[in-house]
Amino acid sequence: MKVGIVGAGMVGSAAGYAIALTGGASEIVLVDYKPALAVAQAEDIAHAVPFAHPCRVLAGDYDDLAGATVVVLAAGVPQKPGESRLSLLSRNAEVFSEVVARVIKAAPDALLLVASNPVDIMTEVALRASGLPPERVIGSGTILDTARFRTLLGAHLGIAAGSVHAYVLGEHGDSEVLVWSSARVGTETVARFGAQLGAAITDEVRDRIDAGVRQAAYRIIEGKGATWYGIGAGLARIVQAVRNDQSSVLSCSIVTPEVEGVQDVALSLPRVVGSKGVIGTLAPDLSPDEAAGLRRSAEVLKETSARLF
Ligand SMILES: NC(=O)C1=CN([C@@H]2O[C@H](COP(=O)(O)OP(=O)(O)OC[C@H]3O[C@@H](n4cnc5c(N)ncnc54)[C@H](O)[C@@H]3O)[C@@H](O)[C@H]2O)C=CC1
Ligand SMILES: CC(=O)C(=O)O
Repeated sequence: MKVGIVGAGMVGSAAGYAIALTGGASEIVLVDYKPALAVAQAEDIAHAVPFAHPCRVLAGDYDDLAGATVVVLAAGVPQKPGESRLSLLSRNAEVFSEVVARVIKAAPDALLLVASNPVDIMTEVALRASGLPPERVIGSGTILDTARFRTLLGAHLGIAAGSVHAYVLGEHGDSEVLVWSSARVGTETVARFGAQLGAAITDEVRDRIDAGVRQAAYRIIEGKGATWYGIGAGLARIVQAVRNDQSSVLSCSIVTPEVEGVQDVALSLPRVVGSKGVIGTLAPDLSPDEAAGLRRSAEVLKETSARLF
């Protein structure tokens, strides 16, 4: 399977690296408006391939995306320390107005996988600019926040993050909703599991984990200027679900007809992802507070996108 990546900066290159290491593609093409950067990233990633799965890693122009099954969109500007994701909107929407048209011209059958922030609104921008159906324009959404939630819960409970079933829904951003009410380990709620193992989920623990997830990007950007490994792996996970037609349940973003009374909004819900893109959406069972939080998140995104459309 051929995967294109537009934007060969930190996120695009981390995605390429993760896709190569996980066997997510037989060919990866990196495109950037700084061609020398794309060439250097492709060469560097290619040197990891002998340690992993066979894969050709190349730099190219838009024409070289022809035949791609998935094109990752990671072009644009990242946040500066303290800056919110939503503040990037006008600059990245301008970048997408050029990039999406060129991708669709070269690879009309590709599924678009959006990473650029604010990722939910950029998913809507890509949907409108591409003319593709919503299930084929997927934003990474809260796949990263869900991973952060599982990491912190796993560390608190003393179990593998992969054994925690818990989701972050809504905006990939400040208004996101950590769904504690259905968070589980095996057959147990995390509260019962924690109580059994002497790792109680107290209000203090919940607040610490909530802040740990919600503030993660701000903290990492303060420390190293940007985030890239987590999202690179999250993008590779979505590519794997498409490549292997896995019907995996992943929290990711597509434009959705109705969420908690808000119409036509892109945000994350648990989605079933396979070779055709998003083939199903789960209606999560939320507590009243979580449902209100999801509605607020949908409203924030709707109000922000109304500035563009
Ligand atoms: N969805 C998520 O969970 C995450 C999203 N991001 C977002 O991903 C985006 C990229 O972040 P980084 O890779 O750190 O930034 P970066 O600055 O390292 O890379 C962006 C790349 O886009 C390229 N670019 C800009 N305009 C372009 C155009 N018109 N055509 C082609 N290429 C163009 C630049 O040359 C640069 O190489 C940002 O919007 C950032 O906020 C970052 C981390 C997590
Ligand atoms: C930058 C960003 O969106 C993140 O790391 O969550």
